[in-house]
Amino acid sequence: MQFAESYVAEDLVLRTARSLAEEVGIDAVTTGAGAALRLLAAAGNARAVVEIGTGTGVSGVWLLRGMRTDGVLTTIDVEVEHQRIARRIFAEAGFPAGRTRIIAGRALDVLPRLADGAYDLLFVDAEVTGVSACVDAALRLLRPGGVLAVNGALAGGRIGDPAARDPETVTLRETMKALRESEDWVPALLPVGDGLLAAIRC
Ligand SMILES: C[S@@+](CC[C@H](N)C(=O)[O-])C[C@H]1O[C@@H](n2cnc3c(N)ncnc32)[C@H](O)[C@@H]1O
Repeated sequence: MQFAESYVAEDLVLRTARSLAEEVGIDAVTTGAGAALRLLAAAGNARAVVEIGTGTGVSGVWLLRGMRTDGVLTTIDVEVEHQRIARRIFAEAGFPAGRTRIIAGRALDVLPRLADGAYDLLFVDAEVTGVSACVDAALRLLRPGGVLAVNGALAGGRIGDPAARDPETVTLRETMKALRESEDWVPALLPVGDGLLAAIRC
């Protein structure tokens, strides 16, 4: 709903990051999803956050604004050019370089290098094919009570359509079903943006 999406407004830095995302051809999180990420980070008093899919920094700024002021956002992306823009956006948003750890690489190559149980929140916003492996990694990386968030969980509205059998939708559907049935997670699907799956690690 448009009102919910724009209930919390974006400032100039976020609008700039968003227009740069359009220029490089990627979808940033919507304003509503960004506000929900900030809320999740603030609710968990998050100090250590992992983001998969830096993009131009829209979601990163929202997360940093919800985290503790001494918190560090570890953000991963395969595209160095996207991260170059995000680095500039984080600085423009007033975050010193020490608040971010920007790692270039494929998520599934980088995640094994991160410490077990050391993170308060893990946000996934990259290619859908890797989402199941990212959820597996989240179980290892998050502390008990930590939060997993996955963007795009409604798959453009296809998730609830049984006739939609394209590989991305099927992968998302199976991953979400496994999460719902697992005793390791307490999940909820938030209808902001293209769907934000949020789950607490038990
Ligand atoms: C939808 S954009 C992220 C947008 C960003 N979260 C935001 O809201 O500003 C997806 C990003 O994931 C990156 N990406 C795609 N596959 C990846 C992978 N396997 N590992 C890491 N990053 C990946 C892309 O380069 C792109 O920058």
